Amino acid sequence: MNPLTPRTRIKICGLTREADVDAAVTAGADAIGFVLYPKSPRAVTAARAGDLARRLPPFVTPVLLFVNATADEIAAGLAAVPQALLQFHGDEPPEACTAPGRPYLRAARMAPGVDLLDLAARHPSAQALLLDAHVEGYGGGGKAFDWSLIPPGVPCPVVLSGGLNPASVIDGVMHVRPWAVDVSSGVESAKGIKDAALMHCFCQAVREADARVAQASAGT
Ligand SMILES: O=C(O)c1ccccc1N[C@@H]1O[C@H](COP(=O)(O)O)[C@@H](O)[C@H]1O
Repeated sequence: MNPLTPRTRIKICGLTREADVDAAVTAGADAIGFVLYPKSPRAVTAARAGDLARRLPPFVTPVLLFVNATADEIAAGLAAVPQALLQFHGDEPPEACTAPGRPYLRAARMAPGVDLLDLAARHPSAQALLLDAHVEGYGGGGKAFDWSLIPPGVPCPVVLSGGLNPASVIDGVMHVRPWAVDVSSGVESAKGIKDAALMHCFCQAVREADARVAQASAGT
């Protein structure tokens, strides 16, 4: 699925503290997610997301995660973090995802019967499909899904998510070959509390997976 580059991009999601943002960047994250979903244990306000996003250096992308937010809530997020990529993780129809006129990731809550090809067709302007496990509460559940549910030929980049951690991400990258991986629970020491050592281990594991993929490709 990622024939162009052996460098899998890394998004770390659900950051709430300055030190965690700095540690995620130091660890090598390409994107940092801020959860603007009030029911999440990782929720931040738009203003707080703005403060945290201002710490990011060039070439590290802030991502604003929404679950069934109103247009005003999305606008408030974008006013605070104008350069953000949007992540829609609820039941938003395509027109709600395109209405802000911004690049976005469309989350798919993976379970038997989910038709990813149909979802991709309904979101031709999504930058990527983000594949998460189907969990209660929409996401951030630390639960993996069955990667064999991903059909061949998804016509857009795939972000692999759902229960990844420093141990499982190597298999995930090697099996799915996603454009990027996204992690939240798997780099936390407690619900909603990121752990600098785990974020470092996660990013190192992704680089290890990339090296193995490159080695496997060279051998074929
Ligand atoms: O992080 C949350 O609290 C959250 C809440 C509601 C929807 C999505 C959420 N996070 C996203 O969930 C996936 C999987 O996270 P995990 O690694 O299994 O904990 C990830 O894409 C987060 O961006």
